[in-house]
Amino acid sequence: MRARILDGTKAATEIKADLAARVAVLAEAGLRPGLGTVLVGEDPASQKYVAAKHRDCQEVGINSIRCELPADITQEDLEAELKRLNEDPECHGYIVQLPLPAHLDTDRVLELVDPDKDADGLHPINLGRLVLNANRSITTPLPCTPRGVIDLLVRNGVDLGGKHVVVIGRGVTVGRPISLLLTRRDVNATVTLVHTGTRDVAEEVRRADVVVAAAGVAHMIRPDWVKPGAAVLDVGVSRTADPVTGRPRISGDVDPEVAEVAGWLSPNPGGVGPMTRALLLTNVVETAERALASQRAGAGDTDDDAPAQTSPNAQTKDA
Ligand SMILES: Nc1nc(=O)c2c([nH]1)NC[C@@H]1CN(c3ccc(C(=O)N[C@@H](CCC(=O)O)C(=O)O)cc3)C=[N+]21
Repeated sequence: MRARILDGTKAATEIKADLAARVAVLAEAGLRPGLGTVLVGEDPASQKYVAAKHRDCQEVGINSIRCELPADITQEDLEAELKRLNEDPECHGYIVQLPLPAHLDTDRVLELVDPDKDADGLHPINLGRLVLNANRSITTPLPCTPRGVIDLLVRNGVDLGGKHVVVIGRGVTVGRPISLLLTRRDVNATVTLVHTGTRDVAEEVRRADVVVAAAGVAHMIRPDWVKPGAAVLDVGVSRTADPVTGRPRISGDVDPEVAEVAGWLSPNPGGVGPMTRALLLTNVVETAERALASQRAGAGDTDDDAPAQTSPNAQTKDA
């Protein structure tokens, strides 16, 4: 058997087309959503990622606000830059591209982002709301990669209700938040979160209907670890050398041979990466839609034309 492909590039194209239509509606109301990016230093990978985000913005009609700052910027000057973005009415959401140079206090910087402008959905307040399930009453940004993984499955008709999902990696951007999203009532999966302290990772993975590999260890998921027919999502990114040419390349967490066993497989690249970017844009458009709804409510209008949110951001009746 050969796994069917969970094509993230195709799904991201569909999401961007939907967003472009929503941006056009906002434009008629005189509102242009804006995404800010804060890039410190000249790391080539970060430069490439940020450039891709701005290309996405252009495709969808979102205004790009670029802040490029020197690698030796002081904590104080970087904080002033964030304050400016927090106050800029044209900026509906922004990200601080990670990693930051070692002399900067990353946690402190990330806490300074206005939680309402947190396009990554990784601010402590928003992660706290995710834990508390408070975002069923207060709509807030959700983490992009976890949302992208779930959306990619849903779009391909892979149902998660009652399924056993094994998440590999307890990182703050993927493993931990996706476990919270997957166990919400609107998704209803059962989650095992494995990590470097797990006694037998292979044995846990063998029981999975869905595997979310976010360890950052090249090709660690072997074909004999995967239950035949399982869906496997390759989130990991490692830089390795091509065994033949020696050229640097990007490898995922999943051994290519897994395609012979799995029922569904997200490629890397072309899987979760483009979805992360599409959900970043989604967070910004949703923030702009909320801004418009509250403007109208403030003007004595009702806000019952506020957009309905789709799963996994859907509002649940209970926790
Ligand atoms: N504040 C912050 N937010 C992030 O979301 C964030 C970050 N910092 N720092 C770095 C990581 C990495 N990341 C990627 C997103 C998309 C692709 C992506 O679209 N990749 C393409 C291929 C890109 C290529 O050609 O290398 C793909 O998978 O098909 C990759 C990597 C977001 N990150």
